[in-house]
Amino acid sequence: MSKPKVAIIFTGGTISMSVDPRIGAAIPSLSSDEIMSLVTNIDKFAEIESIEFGKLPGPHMDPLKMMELRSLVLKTVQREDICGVIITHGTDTLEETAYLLDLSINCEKPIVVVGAMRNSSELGYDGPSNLAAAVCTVISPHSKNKGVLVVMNNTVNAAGEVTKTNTLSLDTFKSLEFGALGVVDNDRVIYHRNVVNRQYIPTNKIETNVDLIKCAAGMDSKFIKYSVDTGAKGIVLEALGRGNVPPQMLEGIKYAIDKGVFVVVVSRCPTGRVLDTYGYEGGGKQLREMGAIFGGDLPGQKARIKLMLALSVTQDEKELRDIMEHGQYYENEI
Ligand SMILES: NC(=O)C[C@H](N)C(=O)O
Repeated sequence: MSKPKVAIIFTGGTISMSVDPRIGAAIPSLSSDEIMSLVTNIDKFAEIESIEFGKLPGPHMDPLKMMELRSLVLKTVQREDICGVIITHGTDTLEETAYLLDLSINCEKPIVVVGAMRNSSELGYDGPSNLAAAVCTVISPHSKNKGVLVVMNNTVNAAGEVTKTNTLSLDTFKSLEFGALGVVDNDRVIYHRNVVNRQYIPTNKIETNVDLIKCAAGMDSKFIKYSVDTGAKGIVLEALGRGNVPPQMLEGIKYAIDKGVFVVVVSRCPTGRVLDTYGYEGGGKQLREMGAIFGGDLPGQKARIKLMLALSVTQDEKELRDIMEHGQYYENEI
C-alpha cells in the first residue's frame, strides 16, 4: 500500500545544529538529508519530501522571512499529493512563526511546526524523535482542521496557545492556560480536546513596523515616544497584571494614539486575559477610554505578530479592534 506523502520544510534551528569545534558552540550545519537519516524507520509510516528553506537560527527569523515561508507552506500544502506539511524551526521564535502561519493559512490539512532543544552533538539529541512524532501527527486523520500544531516532546499543542516556557527543558513548549491538545503515544496521536477559538486573517502581506514594549514598575513614556517617532504603525504594550500601566506611561500612550499609532494592551502575566477592571490612574479603564485595544490572553510576542498581520488588512480603528479582540470580548462587556 502506498504511504501518505509528507513535505518537511527545513528552516534551521537547533534541530539542524552541531557544535563547531573551532568556536566551541552550536551552529546550523546539518542538511535535511543528514537530519532525516537519523529519523530511523520513518519510511514505514510516510514518504518524505524534504524541502530546504534555510539554515536560520531562531533569532535570525523575522516577519518578512516568516511570510516567505508562509507562501512556500501554502503552495506545498495545496498540492494534491501532499497530506500535510512539517516545518523545522529554531525554538526561540518557533511560536511566532507557528502563530503567523496559523492566523494566515486556512486549510484542512495538518501543518506542524517542530524543533529540538538539544543539538546533534549533544547526548540525547531530540530532533529525530520530535520529527518522528511530527510525522505521526501529520498523517493522522484526527489532525485535520486543527490549524497549525506544535509538536515537541511527544506533545501536541495549538499554535495559538503554546509558548516556550523553559530555556533548556525538552518539555519546554506548553499551553499554560488550557493544556496540550494531545499526545503522541506508541506512534499514534491521541487528542484530548479541540481548539474552539481559531482565527483567520486573510492576508499575504505584513506590516513590520510594530514594536513590543514590556512594562515594569516605575517605567515612563520614553520607549513609547521613541517608537512613535521612529515610525511605528502599532505598539504592543505588555502591561502589568489585568492590563494596567504605571501612570508615567500614559503620556506616551496618548502621544501614540493622537498620532494614529495603534496601541494594543496585553499582560506580562503568562496566563489570563486583559480587561478594563481597574479605574485608578493607568488602570485598564483609562487605557480603554483613551482608545487602547485589548489583546486578550496573548503574550506580547504573539500579539505583535497578530497586529502586524491585522495592520496589513486594515487601518480602520473599528476593524482593527474587531480583529485584535476577536472571540475574547463581547459587546456588552466592554
Ligand atoms: N532550541 C533551539 O532551537 C534554540 C535556538 N537558539 C534557535 O532558536 O535556533
